[in-house]
Amino acid sequence: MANDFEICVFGAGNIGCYVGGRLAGARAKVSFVGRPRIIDEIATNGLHLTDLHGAKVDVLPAQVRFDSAPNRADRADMVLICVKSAAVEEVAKTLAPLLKPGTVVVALQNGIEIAQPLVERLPDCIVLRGIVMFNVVARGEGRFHQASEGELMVEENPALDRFATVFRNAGLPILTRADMTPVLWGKLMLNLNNPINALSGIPLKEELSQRDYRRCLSLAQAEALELLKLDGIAPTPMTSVPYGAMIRLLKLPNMAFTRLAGKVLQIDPLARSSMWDDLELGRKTEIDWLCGEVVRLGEKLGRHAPVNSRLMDLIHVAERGGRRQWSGAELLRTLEAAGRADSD
Ligand SMILES: NC(=O)C1=CN([C@@H]2O[C@H](COP(=O)(O)OP(=O)(O)OC[C@H]3O[C@@H](n4cnc5c(N)ncnc54)[C@H](OP(=O)(O)O)[C@@H]3O)[C@@H](O)[C@H]2O)C=CC1
Ligand SMILES: CC(C)(CO)C(=O)C(=O)O
Repeated sequence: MANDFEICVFGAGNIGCYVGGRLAGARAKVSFVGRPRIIDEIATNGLHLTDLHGAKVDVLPAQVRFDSAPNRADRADMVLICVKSAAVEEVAKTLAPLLKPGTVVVALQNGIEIAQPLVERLPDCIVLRGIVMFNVVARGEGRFHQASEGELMVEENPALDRFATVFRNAGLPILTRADMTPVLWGKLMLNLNNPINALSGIPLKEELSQRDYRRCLSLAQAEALELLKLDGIAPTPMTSVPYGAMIRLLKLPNMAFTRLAGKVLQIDPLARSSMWDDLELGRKTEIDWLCGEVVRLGEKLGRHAPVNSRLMDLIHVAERGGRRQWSGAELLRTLEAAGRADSD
């Protein structure tokens, strides 16, 4: 039986098309708000969704509604915000006059304070913070592939109950947590690899298979973890390994790392971070919401975060057109030098 609610995906990109398409495949009524280029792509091809466990969901163009105008959100019972962080403020403004009171709005961005504009501008809605733990790769012609393990995790709220079955049937069960702060920081710790992956220019699996890139990630995570400890936050691990141990594991030689933390490498060989996607398409990245959060936490605590500051600088240079491919050894040298310069 079809459900009596409508879910609007606002921002039909990698995450939006994958999550919304899987929901449509489970017979949810789904509408998408997206750019004309993606609307054309889906109108021509439909949606074809796959995951690393062999799931295959095909959605015909007629099964969903795609729009470039935001108005369709006015009849939604749930809105999944799937735009990049930089667009959230604008989307909050757009949605404010449109949404019905009581609409459940789930912010799925990477970052910490990202849902704040939605909370402020949508006071009659139920705004919940969420994370997507898995990676999605766009393969063109309406094909989107879930390329790594993981779930959706959303702030606990009884308003989610109505939607739980359809997410479960779609193969995307929502895990809930009462306190999202450690969860958001846990995801951000993982996302500290986004700039490293984007600067490496190579897929995630290949990058994480190289010790020097892993040592870069270990430096960035260790810096963040120390600040979080000072602030009394224990970031929720996104794998079975807590971050303290992960920071040590990342530094191990390749063979030992593969033996002890091989699960981390269970990623599709073509998957790359969403920050690589942004640089590739010449868009502004989410660096200010990732490493930037670590730097701001440091400022709040009267501390420096030289490794994360350096990663921010390198990504800003790449955004301004100075993009180049960094080897693991080069990147490690520059991050270690930033750390040393700060302690001198
Ligand atoms: N990709 C991934 O694997 C993962 C991503 N995430 C997070 O999920 C969030 C979404 O990422 P992702 O799906 O990769 O992003 P994408 O850039 O692929 O998708 C966002 C889409 O929304 C569009 N958009 C922006 N503003 C509007 C608007 N006002 N109206 C209509 N469409 C709009 C964008 O178009 P345009 O580019 O033209 O602005 C783009 O097509 C990010 O915060 C990301 O960090 C989390 C886990 C994994
Ligand atoms: C899933 C993960 C960690 C993959 O890098 C991601 O969040 C991203 O690409 O933004």
